[in-house]
Amino acid sequence: MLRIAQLTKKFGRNTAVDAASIQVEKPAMIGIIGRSGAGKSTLLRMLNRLEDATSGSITFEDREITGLGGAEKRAWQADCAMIFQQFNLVPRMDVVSNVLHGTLNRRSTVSTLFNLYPNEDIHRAIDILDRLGIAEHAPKRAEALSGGQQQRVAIARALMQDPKIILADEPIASLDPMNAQVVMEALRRIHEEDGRMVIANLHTLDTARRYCDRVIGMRAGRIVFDGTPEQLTTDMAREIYGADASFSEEATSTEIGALDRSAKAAAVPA
Ligand SMILES: Nc1ncnc2c1ncn2[C@@H]1O[C@H](COP(=O)(O)OP(=O)(O)OP(=O)(O)O)[C@@H](O)[C@H]1O
Repeated sequence: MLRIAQLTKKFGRNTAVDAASIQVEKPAMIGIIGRSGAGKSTLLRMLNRLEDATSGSITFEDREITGLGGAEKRAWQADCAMIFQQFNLVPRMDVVSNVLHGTLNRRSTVSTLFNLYPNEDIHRAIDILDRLGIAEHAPKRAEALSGGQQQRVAIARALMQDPKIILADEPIASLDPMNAQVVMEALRRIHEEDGRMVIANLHTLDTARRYCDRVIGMRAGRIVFDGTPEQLTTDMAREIYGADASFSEEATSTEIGALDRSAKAAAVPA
């Protein structure tokens, strides 16, 4: 259903993504891992056309995406909603209005200007918030919520677009371990219950292992691993992160248990 072929992005002389090819035959939950600067964000941004590819192609359900313009491009961007590390909510606006922003691209300028939302959209927004366990916060300002709650509002806003794909760029990088878990569980449920494809850039290996069916490893713009969490050996992880033998997965972990273990290990004198 999704085919990315030889996708390349150059910024001047720097090749951020270098001939990346990925095929996805059915909706899956995919984690993209790699160190900072590996090209993960650029790949996602090309996928939803926030960034134009230098060369290569993206096809979704047999439609070429790289050449879309105008209304067709906007329709594609609604089909693949993006979630960001910093949530990108309007802080002073209430939660439900933030979620309703997800419908902006299909509303007229007048109704947008005057914040006129159809009743059915308001009910749907509250249902989605309820599903994500945060309906009671609907009237509050977004800025009054915790990071994990704000990220769930951002997920609700994405769901309001009824997207086929959810692209999440480091969705838990600003969250503490407990909130990170809640957000990853929400994304996993959306994948399992709705059959939506989720592609998430993740900076921690254990999160990718735990929640994803498939893991893609990037290094210096290239895809150097594409397989199941079971196929991702520690040696392969070292290769992806360009690390030496001292590399420890727990050091990149956000899990509460792993953090405890790593703290204990650090406390033991050598
Ligand atoms: N708009 C831009 N202009 C110039 N160079 C860019 C731009 N965006 C990204 N790059 C460069 O492209 C390369 C890949 O960056 P990218 O942000 O995709 O990596 P990443 O794996 O997502 O890293 P991080 O986890 O730090 O966000 C880096 O060398 C970066 O400096």
